[in-house]
Amino acid sequence: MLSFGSFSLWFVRRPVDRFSLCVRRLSLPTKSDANEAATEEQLLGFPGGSVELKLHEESDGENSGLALITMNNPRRRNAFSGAMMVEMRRAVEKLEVWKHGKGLILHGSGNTFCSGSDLNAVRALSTTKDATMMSLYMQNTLARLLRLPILSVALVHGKALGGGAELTTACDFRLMSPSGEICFVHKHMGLVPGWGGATHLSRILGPCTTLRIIAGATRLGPIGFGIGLGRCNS
Ligand SMILES: CCC(=O)SCCNC(=O)CCNC(=O)[C@H](O)C(C)(C)COP(=O)(O)OP(=O)(O)OC[C@H]1O[C@@H](n2cnc3c(N)ncnc32)[C@H](O)[C@@H]1OP(=O)(O)O
Repeated sequence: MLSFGSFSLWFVRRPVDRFSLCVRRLSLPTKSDANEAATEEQLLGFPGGSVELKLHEESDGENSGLALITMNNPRRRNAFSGAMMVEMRRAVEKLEVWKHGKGLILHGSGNTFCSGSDLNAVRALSTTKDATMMSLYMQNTLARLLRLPILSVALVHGKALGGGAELTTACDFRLMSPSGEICFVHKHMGLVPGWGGATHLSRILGPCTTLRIIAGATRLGPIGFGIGLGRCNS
């Protein structure tokens, strides 16, 4: 059993149905094309923060098969700068080819999971085309995260807002601390979830509940978590 703070990730150590996990590979979206290269160049113009991937090594040098992704931009509550979007893609690409992978934990540094897109970067994307390309880029990253042939857990400590809420839906499991909160705040900005989170949430909860949650920007804390989105662990 792996302990991470007060969370116990027993299920990461369960025997994994390798076949059904590997089948996910078959539906991977295509790799970066020329448009994506141009999008990445533009995103790298919005620096700040980092996304760090650690592949867990055991003391004898053996690979345990567990990986940790840390979203790290605490000054902006782990909001995603453009550079972080590219780093997240690189992390997913590394995990796609990690032969010994079994489990992944996604978490944010400090007291926030992730506050979504960096609003400064969003405002600076001046054309509809640029904003669409950023959304498609993140949709592709999240779809690939979800389809990794390993079990993934979003460790929701603090708030997961906007794109941060969407990120939690791209993991197999969501585990919340008592301070955890998931909220699709997009409607307050006149947006729909642009990173693919509505599709992923609908897969987890069904279309009616998803519509209610997204249209209402409902705050999902651990107490109201009985809807089946995840588990709370004190
Ligand atoms: C895909 C579409 C999207 O994701 S759109 C983005 C949706 N996200 C949001 O609207 C979240 C906006 N942020 C908040 O509601 C609050 O900052 C939250 C996360 C609740 C944290 O509150 P609190 O702990 O009181 O901190 P604070 O508000 O003083 O913020 C600290 C500094 O961080 C910044 N920050 C926060 N979120 C973002 C963000 N998404 N993009 C850019 N900057 C962000 C704040 O502006 C603040 O900065 P500063 O210290 O005033 O310079």
